[in-house]
Amino acid sequence: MSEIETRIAEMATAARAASRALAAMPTARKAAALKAAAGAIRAAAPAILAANAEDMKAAEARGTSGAMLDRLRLDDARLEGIAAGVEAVAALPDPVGAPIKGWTQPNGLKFEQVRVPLGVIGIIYESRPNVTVDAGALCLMSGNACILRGGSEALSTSKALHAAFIAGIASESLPADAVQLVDTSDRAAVGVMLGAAGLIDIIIPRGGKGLVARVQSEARVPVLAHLDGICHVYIDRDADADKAEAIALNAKLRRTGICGAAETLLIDKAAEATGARVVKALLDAGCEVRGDDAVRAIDPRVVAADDADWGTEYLDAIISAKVVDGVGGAAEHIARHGSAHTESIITENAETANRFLAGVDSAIVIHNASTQFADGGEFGFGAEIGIATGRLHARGPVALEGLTTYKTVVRGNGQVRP
Ligand SMILES: NC(=O)C1=CN([C@@H]2O[C@H](COP(=O)(O)OP(=O)(O)OC[C@H]3O[C@@H](n4cnc5c(N)ncnc54)[C@H](OP(=O)(O)O)[C@@H]3O)[C@@H](O)[C@H]2O)C=CC1
Ligand SMILES: N[C@@H](CCC(=O)OP(=O)(O)O)C(=O)O
Repeated sequence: MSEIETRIAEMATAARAASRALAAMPTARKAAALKAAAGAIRAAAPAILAANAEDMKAAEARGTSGAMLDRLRLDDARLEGIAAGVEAVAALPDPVGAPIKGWTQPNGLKFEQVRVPLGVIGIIYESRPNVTVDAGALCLMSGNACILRGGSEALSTSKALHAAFIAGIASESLPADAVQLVDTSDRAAVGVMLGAAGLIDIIIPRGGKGLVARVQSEARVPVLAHLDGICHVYIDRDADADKAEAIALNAKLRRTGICGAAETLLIDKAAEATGARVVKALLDAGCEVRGDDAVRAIDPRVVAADDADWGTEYLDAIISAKVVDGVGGAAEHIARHGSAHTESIITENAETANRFLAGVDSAIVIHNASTQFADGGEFGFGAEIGIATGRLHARGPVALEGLTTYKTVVRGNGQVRP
């Protein structure tokens, strides 16, 4: 066994023991531990911000882009948001033991399905420091132990946040092994986690194309994918032009670096005037538009899109744009090029909206609102692990319930099977 394999195996064994303790832990104890963790994060603010300044300096020296630096950066307000998020999770209903459904068979056997934790969760994520704490808090409250492998650019920040978090939970006598951090930027750790069948129950990869490729070729542990967001806004012939403009601009430009940012604008061929207005508004706002021939005819500032553009997640002020044949054409394009994350239709026609909402099989489908609502906080979940883009039990923003599975409790009074 390599050193890293040994290390991950040790971490997973300790996590398993912690997960057993957590699975049976009363809600009040978990909530108290999370409140203590929030306090410990606030108390450690100077050390956490100093660690973040180190990460930022190194990232700037490497020439990291503005959107990525923004994702990495912490300040007092963001740190307070992280601590408040932990308290918000502590106040949420405990999913463990919550009944899902119950029924009685003719022989008198009573069945009840109740939520149980997933067990030991491995999370591989990008360099957004809040994820270290959000994921730790959500896993703990849902009775799971976790092994966190964050982005290498944020390693110092993650270590400082993690140290404060576990000091907080340990002060309430919870096992520190409940939330462990892989403290190396060596990508070998990712490979070992993906192959740790039997040690880790489920892997949540949260990231883009590089991570996708590795997960697809190496994962032996079940995967709850949180992958790239090639999100679409479709402007229908019955769109309200004001809504279309406001929503498209927000979906693309509110924050270009997040996975819920729109990457492609689809324009109904019968929505020529509204489509032209939106394309011009995007260009005027400083967004590069890469269009097909029909979109290029709208404005000379539109540059030519090539085939690769339809599958590209720019995470920048760039959008691809294409004219399609109605809602059917939009659904077809999304099925071919999307990543099953989030898609929005702009229309005043309820029937067309319903065709889109039913016909597009992405984790989140939206009518007349921005794709940037793809977020656990915006869904009312308190926080999120991320947006699940796969086909397992949880899709879209994953929070407490998404981190559980269920078991069936059967109550009899002596029945035997004939
Ligand atoms: N669906 C969702 O919830 C979310 C999706 N995303 C997506 O994440 C992407 C942006 O983040 P970005 O930083 O580029 O994500 P990356 O996929 O580059 O990195 C994410 C994590 O995966 C690791 N990783 C990436 N490639 C490999 C590899 N080949 N082998 C081992 N480990 C690897 C990184 O490690 P290292 O630090 O070593 O690079 C990092 O820990 C976008 O595509 C965005 O849509 C982002 C947030 C949420
Ligand atoms: N869902 C969250 C952000 C998730 C996300 O995309 O993060 P990242 O790609 O790390 O910037 C939000 O909408 O704010």
